[in-house]
Amino acid sequence: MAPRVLISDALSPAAVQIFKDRGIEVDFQPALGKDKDKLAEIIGDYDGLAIRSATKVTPKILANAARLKVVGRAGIGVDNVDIPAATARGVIVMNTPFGNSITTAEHAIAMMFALAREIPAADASTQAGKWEKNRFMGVELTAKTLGVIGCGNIGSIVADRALGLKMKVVAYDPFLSPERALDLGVEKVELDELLARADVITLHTPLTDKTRNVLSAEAIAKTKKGVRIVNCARGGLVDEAALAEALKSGHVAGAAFDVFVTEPATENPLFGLPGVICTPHLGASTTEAQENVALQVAEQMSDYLLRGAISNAVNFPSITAEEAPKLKPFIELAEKLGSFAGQLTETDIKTVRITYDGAVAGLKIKALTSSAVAGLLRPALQDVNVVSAPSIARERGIVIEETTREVAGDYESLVTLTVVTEKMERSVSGTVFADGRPRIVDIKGIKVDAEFAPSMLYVTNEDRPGFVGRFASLLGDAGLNIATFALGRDRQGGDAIALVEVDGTVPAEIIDKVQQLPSVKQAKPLVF
Ligand SMILES: NC(=O)C1=CN([C@@H]2O[C@H](COP(=O)(O)OP(=O)(O)OC[C@H]3O[C@@H](n4cnc5c(N)ncnc54)[C@H](O)[C@@H]3O)[C@@H](O)[C@H]2O)C=CC1
Ligand SMILES: O=C(O)CCC(=O)C(=O)O
Repeated sequence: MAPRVLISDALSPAAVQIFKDRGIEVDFQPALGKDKDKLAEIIGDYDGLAIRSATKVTPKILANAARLKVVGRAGIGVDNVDIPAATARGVIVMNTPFGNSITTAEHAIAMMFALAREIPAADASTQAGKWEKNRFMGVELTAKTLGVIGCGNIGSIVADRALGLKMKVVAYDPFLSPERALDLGVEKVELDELLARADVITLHTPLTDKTRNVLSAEAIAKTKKGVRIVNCARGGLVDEAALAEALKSGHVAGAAFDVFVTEPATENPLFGLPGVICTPHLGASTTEAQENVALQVAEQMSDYLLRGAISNAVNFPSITAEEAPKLKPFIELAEKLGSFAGQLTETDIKTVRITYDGAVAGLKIKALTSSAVAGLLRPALQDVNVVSAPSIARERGIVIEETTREVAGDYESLVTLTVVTEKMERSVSGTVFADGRPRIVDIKGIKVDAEFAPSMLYVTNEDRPGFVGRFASLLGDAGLNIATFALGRDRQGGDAIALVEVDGTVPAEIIDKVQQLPSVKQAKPLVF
């Protein structure tokens, strides 16, 4: 069945065509994002949800989204998506981190000019027939200092454009390296210095606990008298009430805001104040940017739904379309090794150690580790997948350790999963042969060679004559056909293991009878 995608915001129709061309069924309902009840009602029918900022992907929406595999944000900020809730439900969340950066930077520059020359007020006055030539006295931007708070993709484009305007640019961004600052031609400074020196301040950080109210009343008080402030990033970076006071007192000469604490902003402390210019979150609204992000999100979502390739996911490592087929058999191996260990582990898991030896060490092991942990947790928690597994494991206090060793041993690639509980430590290793099928090759240090099969029996016993005959007769008498039989032992007369593929399910009373056979220590049914 072809995957189905719902577009619930006003994306460029270019996205619809991409989905169709890629063989994906698509429903374009651009107003649905505003109707959360209707969205909750129908989301269960879709594998993908493509959004801008109007759709709120809440835990309630996700709870109804049984089929949903991916949310694609045609844009940058994913603050309208509950990422932990999506991750916990195994839904990939991806954005398009660059498609609208230039457009948004241009909006910030436009806002800066609009502030410097009071263009909106002058326009309104002129069109009202007032011709107030003496009312509007602007400021020149050349040689003024622009303070950029957050010098990432958009902040650095703004800095570049401002340098082109012959402004001096100072930047506050704890993650901006001195080399990058030098490359950009900006002066990296601490926040207080930026506040003291800037004639215009522009914000370009995400909204986080650290950046909320970065321009607080206290910070605004440290700015130069007559400063102008531009916010085209996120509402909440500036304390709106404090800014309103500073505008009224004349300390701040102007503020141009595209984003607000509450959106849609129909009321706001800044509205109507002198020197305030507002736009309704238009930063990304150009034909070019909207085509870019719509095309990109549709391609990314299609690649994931059809080929398992992941790019720009905020809750999972990237996997390219070239890597996906190479990873696939190892993802299956890791998941099955995890499942094997999970089905045998009855007590609380403390640590999961995964070692990648040989060629597999060069692959995207994060995805493999997530698969192994998903397989491990699934016997206990049905509702876990490769996306949600690491966060669920963390919540349960399970420590995940990964080791890579490029030197191969007996196998070109070997994956070893070790589970540590309070009572024991158990390792299981597997590989993928040239046929692409995963195999289990070592259990607790005992060599075996078995493929994973839908129904298996795992038996540990003392290595004594008679076990295999008695075991086979017991299953035969119960009408159970043995499909494959793999044996291993640590030494003659020592510990032995049997991994047996059976046609059909083994009833519980037969497991009990196997358990009672002489020399058997443990008998456990396994399903893969
Ligand atoms: N108005 C609009 O329509 C649009 C708004 N945006 C928003 O613009 C903002 C910036 O986007 P990008 O440049 O693409 O993001 P980015 O991730 O490339 O850059 C953000 C920068 O903020 C810096 N940063 C993080 N914490 C900081 C802190 N505590 N203090 C100072 N700097 C800090 C980071 O180091 C990074 O360099 C985001 O909030 C995004 O959602 C993006 C597109 C359109
Ligand atoms: O889609 C939009 O119009 C908003 C863009 C935005 O805020 C973002 O990409 O972070």
